[in-house]
Amino acid sequence: MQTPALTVTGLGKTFTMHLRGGIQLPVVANTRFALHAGTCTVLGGPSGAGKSSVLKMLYGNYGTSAGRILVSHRGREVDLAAAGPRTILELRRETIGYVSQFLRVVPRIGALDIVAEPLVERGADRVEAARRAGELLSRVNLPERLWELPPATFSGGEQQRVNIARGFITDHPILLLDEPTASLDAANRDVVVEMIAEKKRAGVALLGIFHDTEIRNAVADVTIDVTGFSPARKAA
Ligand SMILES: Nc1ncnc2c1ncn2[C@@H]1O[C@H](COP(=O)(O)OP(=O)(O)OP(=O)(O)O)[C@@H](O)[C@H]1O
Repeated sequence: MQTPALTVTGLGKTFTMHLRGGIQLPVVANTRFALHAGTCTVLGGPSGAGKSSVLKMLYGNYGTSAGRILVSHRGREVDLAAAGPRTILELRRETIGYVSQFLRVVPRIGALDIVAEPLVERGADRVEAARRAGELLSRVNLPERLWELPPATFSGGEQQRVNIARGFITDHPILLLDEPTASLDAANRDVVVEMIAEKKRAGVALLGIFHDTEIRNAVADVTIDVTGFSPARKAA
């Protein structure tokens, strides 16, 4: 069998509330799963179960309290849980993409440039990057009259579509999706479902959080219920 794109073993997260006398808040313990090329894995479980915390650890946004996150990177396995900031940046540049819930709006930069930026940063030709960005913005039905405008004044759904176009423009072998469809209408949700299917066909290993059951059912090959990694359950 093919080596997983990413393997999580014994992963745990406990938040320490420094402003509350150092109270310890265990969120997940002994989390284990693997992500495979061409597969979309979905994190399930009720609100507060720890889905976002797991996703953020996999992108290096949150530190880990225990365990390993082995990422297949440049032909070898790198433990992201033990990696320093430079390695994490390298993993983000080449191996792990992330689509957050909200667009980080940069003042005065137009939507097309925001979408093209990840390709330009990776050395792509500006004209080609802009062409790809335009293709993706058309795909997510953002009217062309908005392309040159900074998205600060866009509606929530329009901003989210710019964010999705930006997150999908690169060819990272692993793609993390943190509720990318929360404020979309039905037609655009279908577009995103199709874009996820294309990533799968291209061999990308996806991991996502989707609160919408219909989308979850449409994209998930594997569902992992995070309550299975609850520290209380472990202690019981
Ligand atoms: N930065 C943080 N500091 C302290 N506690 C946190 C932090 N981030 C998350 N938590 C806590 O960890 C627990 C899990 O939160 P998380 O956001 O991972 O859950 P979730 O399953 O993604 O929830 P939802 O479906 O509501 O988004 C919650 O009790 C939350 O309060």
